[in-house]
Amino acid sequence: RMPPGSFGWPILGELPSRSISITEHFFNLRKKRGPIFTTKWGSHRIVVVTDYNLIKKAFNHPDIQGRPAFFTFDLFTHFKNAGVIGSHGSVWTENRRFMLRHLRDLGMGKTALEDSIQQEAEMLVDHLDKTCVGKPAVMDVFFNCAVVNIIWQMLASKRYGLNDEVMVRYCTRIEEEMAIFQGPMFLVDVFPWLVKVLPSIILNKVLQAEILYRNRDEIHLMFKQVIDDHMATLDPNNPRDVIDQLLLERAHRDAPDYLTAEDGSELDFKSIMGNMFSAGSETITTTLRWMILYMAINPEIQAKVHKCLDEVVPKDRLPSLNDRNQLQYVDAVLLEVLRVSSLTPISLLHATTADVTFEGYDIPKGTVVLACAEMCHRDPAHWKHPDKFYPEHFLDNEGKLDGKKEGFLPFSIGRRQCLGESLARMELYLFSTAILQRFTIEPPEGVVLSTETDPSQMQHRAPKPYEVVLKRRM
Ligand code: HEM
Repeated sequence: RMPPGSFGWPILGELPSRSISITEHFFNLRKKRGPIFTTKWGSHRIVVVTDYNLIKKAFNHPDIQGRPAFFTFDLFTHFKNAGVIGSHGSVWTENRRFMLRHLRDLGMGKTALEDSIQQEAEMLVDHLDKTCVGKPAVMDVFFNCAVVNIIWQMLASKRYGLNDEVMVRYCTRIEEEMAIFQGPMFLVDVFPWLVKVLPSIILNKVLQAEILYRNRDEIHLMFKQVIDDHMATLDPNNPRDVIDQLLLERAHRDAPDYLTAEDGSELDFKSIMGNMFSAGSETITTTLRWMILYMAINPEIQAKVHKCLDEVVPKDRLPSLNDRNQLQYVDAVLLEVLRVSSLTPISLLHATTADVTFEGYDIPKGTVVLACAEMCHRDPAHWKHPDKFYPEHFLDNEGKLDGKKEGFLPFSIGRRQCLGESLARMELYLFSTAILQRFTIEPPEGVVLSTETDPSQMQHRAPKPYEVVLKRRM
């Protein structure tokens, strides 16, 4: 009584082809099976949900809040239940609550963070001004550094220069990781028994697991040093950042599975820190790269953004949150970037933590539940021009912003909805407006830029490397 579908070939299941996008693959299956269906990838039974209202219902179901046991999910938590992104049960509830509370205290979505984001945005545009103006240039790792600095400041009251060796190495490691996660490592995720039977040389060298282990250990060592520094300088009456809050909470709590891994190490500290970095840096950086690409491809929309900015923001200061109400067209452009780029086309995978009855179907415990976010973003039932870059999708008849549209779920929905959504929206707005206030973005002469992507990117969709020309506006 599972939703209609097939388990495909023995052992293999119905693996998606890497030559078409995951959304196209599911779109083809939906034509035969309907809006909710079953498939199988290797050892994992998967229920695929393609309709916005069904996704909303599924992701609010209390027993569809687990995560599948994927090698790449669990690697950073040493295969234990820790942190927020990959955890479940009481560890997840407590850690999510903790993180939300302290991100809010630190000003997420409010004006308290604005200064530090503006400082990073200014540093970034100055850097672009010095190095990229007037010639074809790649929007490179400096974007990541500026964004990671925001997370560092919230977590550890630290920031680095854009050229800082530690920072550049850290950002390069994260990019490396994303590429490996989306490469052949997929095989280990879908056939977890491969870890036991593959010769370690294949696992380490061919599938590149050794790079993942090395990066994890290097990043965790960096975190450990920061935690140790904080322990040495903690003033309980004056917590400075998330790490201080974690230290204070740990001192006051008895729950054994909370904020300390079973072996008493700082695993959960490191997992929470790691989650903030992995969820909060590549996502923003890649969306900014998408924004730049869409602006270069749509000069008339970019000109409208420039006009709005020039009418509202004096040239001698950066755009601020106070201007936002008068810059609703700009916000609509950013929401449209999120829709058309569909950064996480299949959101993050959920799993059932008990046998579930859903929409009249039985879904056994341990089944993966997958939401096709991109299919909703391209559904003509929700969007007037699904395949076009059309900011008016997010404006009502009077030109006012309508950001809560049915069919829009870049940050997912329900109980595990992105925990950093307000921070993300604030960063995207402040970075994008700072860049667009200073520059006009154009394709290099004679080049036709494309938004085509590599179809094998399933979890995190980035544009193919491109160059643009920045022209100074002021
Ligand atoms: C453009 C930026 C971003 C996008 C598109 C995005 C998208 C998402 C999506 C699709 C999920 C999966 C939710 C689910 O499992 O149903 C998620 C989860 C999460 N995001 Fe974001 N995110 C962004 C930025 C951020 C930022 C800045 C942070 C904060 C530091 C953050 C922290 C998290 C965390 C901790 C989770 C896991 C939530 C949980 O498992 O309970 N994200 N995000």
